[in-house]
Amino acid sequence: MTTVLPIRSPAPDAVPAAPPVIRLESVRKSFSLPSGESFHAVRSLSLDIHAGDIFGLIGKSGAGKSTLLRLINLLERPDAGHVIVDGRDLTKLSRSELRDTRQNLGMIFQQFNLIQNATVADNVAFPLKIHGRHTRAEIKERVLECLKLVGLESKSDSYPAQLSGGQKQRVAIARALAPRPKVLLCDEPTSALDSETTHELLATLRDINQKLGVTIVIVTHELQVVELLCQKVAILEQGELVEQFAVDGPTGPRLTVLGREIDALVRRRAREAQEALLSDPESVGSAASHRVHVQGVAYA
Ligand SMILES: Nc1ncnc2c1ncn2[C@@H]1O[C@H](COP(=O)(O)OP(=O)(O)OP(=O)(O)O)[C@@H](O)[C@H]1O
Repeated sequence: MTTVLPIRSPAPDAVPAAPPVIRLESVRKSFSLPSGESFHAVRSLSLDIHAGDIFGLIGKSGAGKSTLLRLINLLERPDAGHVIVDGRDLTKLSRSELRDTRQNLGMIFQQFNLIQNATVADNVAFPLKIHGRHTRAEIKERVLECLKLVGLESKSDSYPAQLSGGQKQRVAIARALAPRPKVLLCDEPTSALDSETTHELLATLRDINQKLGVTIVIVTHELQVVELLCQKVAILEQGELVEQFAVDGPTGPRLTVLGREIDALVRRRAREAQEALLSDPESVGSAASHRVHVQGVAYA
């Protein structure tokens, strides 16, 4: 059966600005090349991301998107600048403080990074076990909760090799959510997935953001991911932030080609929703005309 889910909510009116859950202050990151030269992957970049946002980072290959994402949880340590998460400057924390704070920052990757010889349940339990603060019963209960969130409770005893790509990514999401993070960092989570599975996964991420209030930061090179999922987007070029705007706000004028392309997609989708509303009001119900609907959502 085809389910039709609203994936984008209208921007709430006049919500007071919350303090940023992530603040990057003049962060820089260079890498040493074999030639001995330095490559500037991120150049003095500042950015605020607010609690509850779904924030896209987009740009051409090599623009520095993944490096920027990895600076947020200090998988890459900045050469300069500050990374402030939930009011704490991560660059100033001891190793054990950083380990604790990272519980607040779940992460998923393009290639899923699951433990192949562990079951789905054991993969999801992993971050809880290494932290060592939970009883077996608590871990079992939390694993089940997280698998339910992503619609995979029936796959608890399966191994990653027995799952589809979309299912593997949902196990990775469940694992990332197990320690109850405030933020989920997503590095190209749909790049290895086909279009239909991408839509399903975006609906899952949207659901998690709405149900749990988890802030999502997503690196992607797919414009439709930004258009379908993100509330805000930052566009990177050669390690610099060249433009940012609210995807669900008013369109244009934009500074970049990517910005204009995102606007064009948003306008096209709004037009299609309007046409659908006019031709068959029942099918859209009372939903705002600019809501985006995703077809074929069926977990597991
Ligand atoms: N560990 C590293 N050592 C040397 N160079 C690196 C390292 N990590 C990234 N780079 C370089 O930094 C630049 C930015 O890389 P990054 O992966 O952040 O870009 P990206 O925008 O995510 O690109 P893509 O979309 O292709 O993944 C690239 O030129 C990359 O080769």
